[in-house]
Amino acid sequence: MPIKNICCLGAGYVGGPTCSVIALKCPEIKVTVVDLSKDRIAQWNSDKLPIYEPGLDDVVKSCRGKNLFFSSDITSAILEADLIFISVNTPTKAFGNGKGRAADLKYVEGAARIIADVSKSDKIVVEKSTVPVRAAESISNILIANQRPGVAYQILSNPEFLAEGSAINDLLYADRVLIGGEDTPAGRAAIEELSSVYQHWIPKTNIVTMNTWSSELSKLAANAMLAQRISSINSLSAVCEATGADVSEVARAVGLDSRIGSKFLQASVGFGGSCFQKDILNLVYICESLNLPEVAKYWQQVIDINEYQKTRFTTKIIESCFNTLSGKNICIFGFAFKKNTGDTRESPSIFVAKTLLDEGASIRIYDPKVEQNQIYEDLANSVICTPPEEWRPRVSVHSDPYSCSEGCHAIVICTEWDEFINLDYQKIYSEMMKPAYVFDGRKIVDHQALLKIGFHVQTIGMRL
Ligand SMILES: NC(=O)C1=CN([C@@H]2O[C@H](COP(=O)(O)OP(=O)(O)OC[C@H]3O[C@@H](n4cnc5c(N)ncnc54)[C@H](O)[C@@H]3O)[C@@H](O)[C@H]2O)C=CC1
Ligand SMILES: O=C(O)[C@H]1O[C@H](OP(=O)(O)OP(=O)(O)OC[C@H]2O[C@@H](n3ccc(=O)[nH]c3=O)[C@H](O)[C@@H]2O)[C@H](O)[C@@H](O)[C@@H]1O
Repeated sequence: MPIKNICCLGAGYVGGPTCSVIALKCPEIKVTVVDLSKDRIAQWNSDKLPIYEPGLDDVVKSCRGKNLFFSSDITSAILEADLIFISVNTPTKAFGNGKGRAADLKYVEGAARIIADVSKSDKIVVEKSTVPVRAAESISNILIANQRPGVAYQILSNPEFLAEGSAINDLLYADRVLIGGEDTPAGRAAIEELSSVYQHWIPKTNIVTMNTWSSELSKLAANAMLAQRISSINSLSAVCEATGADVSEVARAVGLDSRIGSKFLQASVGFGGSCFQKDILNLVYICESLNLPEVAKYWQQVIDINEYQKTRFTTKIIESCFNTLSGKNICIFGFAFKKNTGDTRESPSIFVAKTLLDEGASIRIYDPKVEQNQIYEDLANSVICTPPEEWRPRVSVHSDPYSCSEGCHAIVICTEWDEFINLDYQKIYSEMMKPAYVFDGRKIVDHQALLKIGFHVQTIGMRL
């Protein structure tokens, strides 16, 4: 039977955009996105959506109230649905067994329990969240243990590969859609039904089906290998700085080999975002649990190099500023973990800000999309050595880059927002303390032009 009604548990960065695109492409399917957070649902129903994502506003506006609904009535949405996406958060465990590494599946478990409590008809339950291998088995166990007579479940794995900042494009033109399920008649039928939803806009040849565990592991593997490329080029950036090679030239030369490819070789202050670190830590934990210590160690290195890169960058700032930041004003351009998003989860900017504060600096922050409250919350949540009453007066958030940099000793570029490339750096220089420094953590500005103006410039992966 074709899918008529979809429910998505979790109205976050994945559930919101994914279901909006499904609603756009499948006008005959009713899509309801629910969340435990009433605030988040209210925002999805307002003019100011809870997340910034290019193109998202238009998609939501064209479907909301027609076949796309955001609701806090989880029970009704589950009752009506033929297919339910579980798109809840799967953070790293903060305490207990596997603390700091294992994925915390409490929200996935909570979602499975609500589905079991409420469902009165057959459901296809789709794991959209990124989970450890064999998590579908745990979901299945909860559903079966609490099953009402006559209600049948099929569990599918359908990991999401969108990247923030390009989510709508990634969803519309996905390289591939992955669906894992049971190799049984009922399992194959469920795979076919989910596949037919995607076939509204994704060519059938791009929809790849496989066994559930392969699908779950493929998601962790994809993120681990993407992050590995960044750590690889970042490790080489240190070699470039020590030798006079330029990491962009190395990346270009290496990337021209079609077996390697040119994407994801941009050296940076380090990768951020809610997933790379958590998913690799999860992979490391799984490998350790499977008694595969060599494999665990191999992937752990991707994280270790990322920490090394962030520390290398901040150390360079401190050392260049006469090894003391006490009493100095440092301007941070960019607080989001990458451009075109307002998301700050695991943003390298948080690490940079915290380190500079610990060194006694006053910091001034500008980001075009991150709200002031979010910045203060992130700083309060990161482990700052000094108590809040000591660091808070030393932080200010600005609504434009010029007021932000005025009177500062240094500018630190942490996010690669396009607008940072073409600022009037002559004007900025004239209003800064001298010597004026630029530390470009994204290798995006015209370093020669800045040197000509009079700035002292340092960047990642090349000597100036
Ligand atoms: N953010 C990203 O770009 C990507 C994330 N993922 C994965 O997708 C999953 C979701 O990630 P995000 O959307 O970023 O998380 P998020 O934190 O933005 O959203 C998750 C939402 O689920 C809600 N929730 C938790 N338990 C619930 C329940 N029982 N019923 C209803 N709602 C519930 C939370 O209130 C929250 O609003 C994670 O596993 C993540 O690893 C996968 C690909 C991309
Ligand atoms: O599972 C997830 O959450 C998602 O994680 C990443 O997406 P995302 O974290 O949104 O953004 P990316 O574009 O991958 O960037 C991650 C971090 O790496 C940095 N990066 C990226 C590319 C690069 O060459 N260099 C580099 O430093 C970015 O600035 C950012 O801090 C993956 O790209 C998605 O495919 C995946 O679905």
